[in-house]
Amino acid sequence: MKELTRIFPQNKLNVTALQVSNLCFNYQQNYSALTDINLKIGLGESVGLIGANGAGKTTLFLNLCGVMTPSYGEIKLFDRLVKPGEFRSEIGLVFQNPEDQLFCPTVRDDIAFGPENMGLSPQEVQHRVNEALSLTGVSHLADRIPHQLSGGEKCMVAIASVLAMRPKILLYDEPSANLDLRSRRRLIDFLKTSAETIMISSHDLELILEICDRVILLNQGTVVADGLPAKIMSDRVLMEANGLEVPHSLTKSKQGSP
Ligand SMILES: Nc1ncnc2c1ncn2[C@@H]1O[C@H](COP(=O)(O)OP(=O)(O)OP(=O)(O)O)[C@@H](O)[C@H]1O
Repeated sequence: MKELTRIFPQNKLNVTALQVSNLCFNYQQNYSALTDINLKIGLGESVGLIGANGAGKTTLFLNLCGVMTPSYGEIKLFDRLVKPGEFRSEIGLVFQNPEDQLFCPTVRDDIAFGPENMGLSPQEVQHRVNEALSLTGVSHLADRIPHQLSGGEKCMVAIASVLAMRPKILLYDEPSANLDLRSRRRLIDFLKTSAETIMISSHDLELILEICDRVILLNQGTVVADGLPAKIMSDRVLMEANGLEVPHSLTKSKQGSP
């Protein structure tokens, strides 16, 4: 693996939020989607997860939040083992397709679903719903029917439905896919101010550059680089060897353009 400096800029307490040790995952007996993944994610980090189609990004997220069972290895969330199928409110996954997350008659119901299932009181659920609506800027959509919303609106409502559970770590799978420029900009501005530890899987490398202070590059289920986004993503040989291109803004800065 390419050795690069690790940074934990906001992690003043030096707390490890997620620790992944020797993680392997096979979909079928002989097909390995993740091989020997070792990662430590510090509290407060913003980590980008990049890699070509099929590199294993979604599979890694599904293992991290306990939806899938590792074939080998272990995952610790705040020093406690992630047990497949066990709900852990400390971690939340925003799915690539908001349709997979929104199924209630109204936006408000969808956002309330998580807190209600945590056994919170109706008053606390209400409080959390209003808070999540406000944080994501979609309070005006509270009484709308989720499947009638635009793609950008659905995306922010899906984020709100996870935020309402107040996770300390948020995993975003391709959050800017299918967003127009204005919705994408809103999402970037929102993610930049995120108070949580975040991991973002994306093919939108400019988004990763703007938001993340660390990037992990996956290829065929293994980590091939881990470090500073600008350093990794400006390495043309590395990027091309892993089926990616150097993002435009980094090629411009190399040529000294404004
Ligand atoms: N349900 C499944 N059954 C069998 N193989 C699967 C399944 N889901 C994913 N895979 C395979 O596992 C590998 C990793 O897939 P994954 O979806 O994690 O990649 P990804 O990096 O998220 O890709 P993309 O950027 O295209 O979304 C791929 O080779 C894929 O074909």
